[in-house]
Amino acid sequence: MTISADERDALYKVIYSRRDVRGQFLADPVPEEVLRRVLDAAHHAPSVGFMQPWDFVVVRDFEVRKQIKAGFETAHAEAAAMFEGAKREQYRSFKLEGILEAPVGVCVTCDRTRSGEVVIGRTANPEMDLYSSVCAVQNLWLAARAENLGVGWVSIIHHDSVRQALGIPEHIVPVAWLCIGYVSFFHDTPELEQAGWLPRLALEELVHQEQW
Ligand SMILES: Cc1cc2c(cc1C)N(C[C@H](O)[C@H](O)[C@H](O)COP(=O)(O)O)c1[nH]c(=O)[nH]c(=O)c1N2
Repeated sequence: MTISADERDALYKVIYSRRDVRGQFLADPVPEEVLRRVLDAAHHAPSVGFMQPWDFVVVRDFEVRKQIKAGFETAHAEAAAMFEGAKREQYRSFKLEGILEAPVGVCVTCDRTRSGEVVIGRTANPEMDLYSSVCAVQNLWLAARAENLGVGWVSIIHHDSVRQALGIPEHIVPVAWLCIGYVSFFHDTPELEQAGWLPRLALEELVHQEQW
């Protein structure tokens, strides 16, 4: 199957206009069939040894999301204490989650025991299952953008507090909490770039020819 030039351009448009959304969520409900398309895109991510280590916990319940938010607040306060002086104040000024504003939360997990002890491609590097679940997150993020849905990844939370709120077993790793919903607008560039936290690095500095 060949990808046409228009289809190629559409993919790049999705890639470059995808943003991490924290503050522009609308309360509009996300239709089940749209969410299913996005989750199915995630489920078609590559995975080491075709392990498909992911599960998706879909959370609409406000009370459960309040528990997730409380877990964020704890980890967020710990994080603020790790920065010094002006950086701490700037960190505190950032909005870094939309847990209660986005109508849907999805927890993407990794079952490190799925498909047995020895997995093709994971023998030398056991963390490859976690990378696979991250591939699912990226697929989800891009598919959501193609559906004009915003996604925000919240990682400022301890795994155990996510496990507790969602009843996730001990051996499952909660890889990502994703806030999902329609948005009033998408920023053109990353918010941390706009805030002067960090610039986008030049590709030329990152591409090495033949040797590091
Ligand atoms: C693994 C991981 C974890 C997080 C993030 C991303 C990724 C990949 N990002 C989003 C991150 O800040 C954002 O992707 C970059 O700033 C670049 O912006 P765009 O995604 O291009 O808008 C993120 N953002 C946020 O507000 N709270 C968070 O806890 C996290 N955690």
